[in-house]
Amino acid sequence: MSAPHSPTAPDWLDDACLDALIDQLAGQGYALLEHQVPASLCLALAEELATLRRQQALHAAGIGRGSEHVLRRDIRSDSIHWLDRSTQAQRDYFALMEHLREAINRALFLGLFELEAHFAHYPPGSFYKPHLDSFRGRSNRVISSVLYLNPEWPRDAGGEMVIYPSQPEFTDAPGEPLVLVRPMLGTLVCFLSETMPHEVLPTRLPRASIAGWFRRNASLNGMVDPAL
Ligand SMILES: O=C(O)CCC(=O)C(=O)O
Ligand SMILES: [Fe+2]
Repeated sequence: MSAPHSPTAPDWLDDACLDALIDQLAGQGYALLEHQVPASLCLALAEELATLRRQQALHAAGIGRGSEHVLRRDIRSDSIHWLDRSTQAQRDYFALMEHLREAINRALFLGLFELEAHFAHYPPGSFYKPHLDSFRGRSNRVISSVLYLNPEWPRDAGGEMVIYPSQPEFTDAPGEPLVLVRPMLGTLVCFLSETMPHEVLPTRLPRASIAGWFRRNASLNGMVDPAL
């Protein structure tokens, strides 16, 4: 059993930390938080992902949404499982991200509406080539986030996430990296979904994470756009 964790504990994502996140997001298009998400929660989520793998409850990730969804193992080779709030750890993750959503909306008026999130497992040798998470006018993902769940990550393990400078139009050559993020337990990275190209470099070790997207409400005629 992991130690109890409560996402409302005052020393997690406190005001100073949220202010720093918002400054980074507004100033450079991405924000990096280290050691702010409780390790006990990350370990519980990591354990859950390991169980889902054993139960063969992960499926190969594709690209594109809806009818345009296709498997492209040459572009991304991870396996995923969408979170459904069915466990306490997932509900704690959503509570923590809700805290973030409210703070971002208060400061940046982005009108973030809800979060969709999936576990991701990158087996050794897997990667995700440079991409944008959302195309302007085609999707309503506004802020991307990734929470990493790997207790050990040796320097030579690869698997870093590379973020490139903001680009209004995506090209295959996104330029010089802005930052390389090691997928260490508890590291949380956020960036603008529509303009920041990013990639996952080939990993040498199994790599665990939760990718989440804050969406803008794209409701039409009173019908709320479904998350999936
Ligand atoms: O796992 C990561 O570091 C990034 C994953 C990603 O870019 C995605 O799922 O869209
Ligand atoms: Fe992405």
